[in-house]
Parts: sequence; C-alpha cells; structure tokens
Amino acid sequence: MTKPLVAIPADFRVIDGAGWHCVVDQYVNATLTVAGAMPVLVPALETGADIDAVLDRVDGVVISGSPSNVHPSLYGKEAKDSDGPFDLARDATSLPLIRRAIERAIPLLAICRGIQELNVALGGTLASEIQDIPGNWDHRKPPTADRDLAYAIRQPVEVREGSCIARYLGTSGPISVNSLHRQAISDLAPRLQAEALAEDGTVEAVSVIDAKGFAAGVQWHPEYWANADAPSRALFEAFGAAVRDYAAARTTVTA
Ligand SMILES: N[C@@H](CCC(=O)NCCCC(=O)O)C(=O)O
Repeated sequence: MTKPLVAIPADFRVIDGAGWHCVVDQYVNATLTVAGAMPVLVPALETGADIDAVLDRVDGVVISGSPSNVHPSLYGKEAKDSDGPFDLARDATSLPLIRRAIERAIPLLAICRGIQELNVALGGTLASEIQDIPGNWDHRKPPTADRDLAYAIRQPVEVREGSCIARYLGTSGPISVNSLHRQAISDLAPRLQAEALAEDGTVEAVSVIDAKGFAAGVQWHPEYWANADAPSRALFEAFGAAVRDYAAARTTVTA
C-alpha cells in the first residue's frame, strides 16, 4: 500500500547567490513518521503555479512555519521594512493553495506562519511585533542556537472544549506549547473560529467554519515534538487519519 501524498509549499531562499526552494526537515519528518504520509515539496512560485495540478495528486496539505512574514499588502496594510523578511513567492503559492484545498475538502494543517497565511487567505489580518503590545507575553523564538531550547514547550494555552482542535489533540483545557513568532492573527477571517487562546488573548489555534474536512491551524509547532509530546503527536495522527480517509475516497472515485 503506497503512502498518501501531502503537499508542503516551500520557502524561496537565496543561498550563495542561487535561488533555493526550502522546507525545514521537522515538517517533512513529522508528516512522514507521525502522519504516515509521503511529503511532496511544492516550489515557491511568484507566478505560474498550477495549484490544481498539485491538488489533483495529493491527499493533504501542510503549511509550514518560516521566519519570513506574509506581505502586509495581502491584508491591506502598508509594508514597513521592519515587517520583513518577506517571501513573495511563498505567499503567491501558499495562499491560493490554502483557499483551493479548503474548497476541495483536502485535509489542511497550517502551522505558525501557516495559520497566519490561513487567516490572510480567508480575509483576515495580522498584527506585527505582538510582544510590544502592553500586557502581551513575548512569543518570540528564544535567543539560542540550540533548536531543542528554541522549540521548548513553555507557554500555557487554553483549548476550547468541544472544538475541532480539542478533538484532534485528544484534550481540551490547558496545554503547554512552544512559541516562535512575532506576528499573530489580528482580525479573524470570517470563516475561521478561534479554538485556543494564550493567556494574553493571542489566537493559538483555529478551524475553518463549515469545512468539509480537516482544516485547522495552530500558532505553535507540533511538528517539532510530534514523536514525544502527546498533543503534538495526536494532532499529526489525526491529520494523518484524515489524509488516509481522503486518499481512500479519492482512489474509490478514480477506480
Ligand atoms: N514569521 C512569522 C511566523 C513565525 C514562524 O513560522 N516561526 C517558525 C520559524 C522559526 C525560526 O526558525 O525562526 C512570525 O514571526 O510570526
């Protein structure tokens, strides 16, 4: 039995003067080893991306985190240099991929930058430098070269009882998560419902209202501890189950 395929849109990076299409290994590893699906990296294309050519062939979509920020013009704001770094090619690929995956009921898991893209793709806005908002917690990546410390589970989050995220996590109420972001959801998109909040009110998880399948986003990084942390593992396992169900239905239809 071949594994179902999960699309992961890449970042566009310039390394030694050459353009690269990159996805950090933790997203690939969690998709493969915990969700049980074969990751397929999608290049970041500012123009020319054929979204349905990808979605016709996959059974799920993971939108990964990234140090880059969604360009403010995509949610009606003027861009300041301090809002960067930007990745226009990633934006141009991931936003239409998100909208079309939801339309086609293809399982979608959006992580960190991914939940921000999900919100913008559906008409919401983002707040920048949220740590500077009085009363806010500092959600930024800890200043360390040790990635286990950077992704350490350290922030309390309240998961709403009866929410989709609670079902996927296998728990509701207080959980602890990691935190590596300086932006967050500001105006929630009309089709999103907040399903987990930080103590300072930062939206930490959403699901798509009336989605025909798995369609959720988290501001934290479940992929990093997907093998070790129970809620992280449960989320990727629930996503993997939705991906297999989608693959089975797709196979039946095309048979
Ligand atoms: N850039 C956005 C999203 C943050 C994000 O996805 N962080 C994961 C990558 C962390 C890193 O390796 O730097 C924001 O800052 O809100």
